[in-house]
Amino acid sequence: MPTAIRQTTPLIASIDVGTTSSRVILFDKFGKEVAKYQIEYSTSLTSVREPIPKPSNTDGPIYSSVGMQIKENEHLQIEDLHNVLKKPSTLNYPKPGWVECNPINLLINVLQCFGSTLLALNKLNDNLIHEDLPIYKIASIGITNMRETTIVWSKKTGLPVIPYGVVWNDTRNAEIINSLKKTVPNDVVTSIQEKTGLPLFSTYFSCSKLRWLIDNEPEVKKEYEAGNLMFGTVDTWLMANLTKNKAFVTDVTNACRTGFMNLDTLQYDEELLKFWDIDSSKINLPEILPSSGQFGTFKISDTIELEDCEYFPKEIIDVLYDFCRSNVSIQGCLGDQSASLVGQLAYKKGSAKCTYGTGCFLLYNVGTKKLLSRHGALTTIGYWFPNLEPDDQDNDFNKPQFALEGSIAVAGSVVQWLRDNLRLFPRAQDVGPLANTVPDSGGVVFVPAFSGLFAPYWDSNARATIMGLSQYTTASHIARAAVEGVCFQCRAILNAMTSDVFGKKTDPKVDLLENNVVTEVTNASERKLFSTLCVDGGMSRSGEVMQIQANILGPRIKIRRSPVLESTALGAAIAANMAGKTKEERALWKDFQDVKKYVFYSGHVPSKVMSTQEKIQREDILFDGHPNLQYFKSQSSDADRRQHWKMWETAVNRSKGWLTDIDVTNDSGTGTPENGVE
Ligand SMILES: Nc1ncnc2c1ncn2[C@@H]1O[C@H](COP(=O)(O)OP(=O)(O)O)[C@@H](O)[C@H]1O
Ligand SMILES: O=P(O)(O)OC[C@H](O)CO
Repeated sequence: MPTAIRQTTPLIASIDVGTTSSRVILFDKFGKEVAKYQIEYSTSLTSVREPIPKPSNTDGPIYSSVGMQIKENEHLQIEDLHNVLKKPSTLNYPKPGWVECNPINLLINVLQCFGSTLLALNKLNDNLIHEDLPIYKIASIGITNMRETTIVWSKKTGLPVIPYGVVWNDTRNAEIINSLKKTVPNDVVTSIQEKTGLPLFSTYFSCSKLRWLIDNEPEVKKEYEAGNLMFGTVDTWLMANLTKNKAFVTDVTNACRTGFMNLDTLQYDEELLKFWDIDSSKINLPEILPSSGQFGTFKISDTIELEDCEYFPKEIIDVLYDFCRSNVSIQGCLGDQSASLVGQLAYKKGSAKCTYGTGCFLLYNVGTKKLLSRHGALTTIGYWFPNLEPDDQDNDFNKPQFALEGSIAVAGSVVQWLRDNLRLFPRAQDVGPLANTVPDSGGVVFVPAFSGLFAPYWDSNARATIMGLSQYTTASHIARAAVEGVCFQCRAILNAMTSDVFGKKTDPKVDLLENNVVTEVTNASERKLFSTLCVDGGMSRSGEVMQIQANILGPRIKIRRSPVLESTALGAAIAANMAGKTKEERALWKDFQDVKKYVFYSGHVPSKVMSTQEKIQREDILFDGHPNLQYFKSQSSDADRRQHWKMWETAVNRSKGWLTDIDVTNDSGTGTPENGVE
């Protein structure tokens, strides 16, 4: 008897590899997480951590859009380090300022998460078959990742040449940057900045990390000289290993963070490679592609033998190999900050988002024309979905979309530092309540410049300082000052971007968030950026932290916490979806409007002109379906806020140039900001 063809409900699988955790989420059309598995990485400091209390089971169940209970399909695992010798930790801090990740572990974690979500999916499908309902089927896969992190592997073996990747916030390359500062003429600095959109004198980007590896790791140099060195960021490493080494590719949003890509041509630039003394005939660079399209078919490479790896129970191996046979394509790839821009639906020119993960990154969509910052923001690529159609207002969504970016190196990582190094509390979510036990920081200012200062200050010689300590200071004051240190930097970035958007030179001493000058912006969408800040990421889960942020920003800006908790992962799923050549070929959503309709408004169609009643109804749908959605407004007095800001600016100035000032071989002066700042 022929088997009846069973109806299916499409899902998109999103692989999200952050700095401190990996997760795989299966999204349905409503943006609901049908299954999810997350692994928080162990670090070389994990052993000093107190055991994590088990999550409470008191929360109610979560149901998917088709009424299935999905709570049990959501799982957070803390990487098991019982056997440290066999499996080293994923993140390591071997020396001050050095941050390394283990590329093989990244891959193992992703496969563990993927296999576990597939198992959960199979269970769900068994129930659906039993109920004679359509079963779930993964239509495509999207990948999103921490950016800039540099991994090198061998063309011959596919294995990492050294057992670590250099993470984006690692500062081992500071010497390279310091010596460039002394030798590179200003016109070259400007020309490189115009091509890449990035400040030259920063340890942040892949170019100086690759240079360091070739200069300091003999094995890397040997492979490079032999033409055998493969260079990639985390997306490229994963993509190669999840397509059985068929794809050696990256996307524009990742490539533009290497320092080798020209923002105008969207290709590697010979002059940039030459500047870093990288011979393009020796190095193997991944092909740069749009963020949405056919990257390859999901197949597991031989880099790790699943059968020999004790981390994979047989049922996970079976389900992974089984999935490989279904030939599902990887169709989306975005750097994580670009992905959350898309996932927050900030796809139109004039919209912005701020993600508080390990670092904090504010992206402001400037549309299809590259805009260079004169006030310390970066120019980056938001997304490039070539198959999308322009909308009825002629927005060319099929062209590369540019963004201004304010990058803060330390956000959630200062919370981890308080937790793991100072052992102030056992869990990240304890920081908000602890900070909230005091009404203010008691005069303490914490500049969390563990990796130097990024935007808008750009000073890799700055180091973290805690100022204003007194006998009165308690752990609560320090926790509050740490959180404030992140929030103050966000305010500094908003100030810088406001200046860029004005397009005219403004006095850097004028605090634009405190002055009426903001109302001079005539374009309504631009004004909107500076009235609402859409936030997401781990640290934004804390209502206390977001209230502190609102108080620091003041009454001009309110904060809107995204209705979707996992905006980054959702962004990668949207990228994979938009690879369909026509609206009909897109598995979940026809276009951005359709994403908004289903993910935010549960399928409720907006009429062209909505009555007040309809608007209220629609808002009710939004709030009912999304308990995470919340607005935060400033409760600070003008006098307090201005006083705090002054304290912050004073403390920042004292932390700048610390490494230069204490260097006896260098008497050339104190921490002058490096570039990109007026
Ligand atoms: N409730 C919370 N309050 C404050 N910080 C938090 C909370 N939950 C997570 N974090 C912080 O957020 C970070 C993780 O956020 P996430 O968005 O997953 O980051 P990443 O993508 O960089 O791994 C961690 O550094 C953690 O310290
Ligand atoms: O790990 P996150 O989410 O803080 O993101 C890291 C960034 O991509 C670094 O540029």
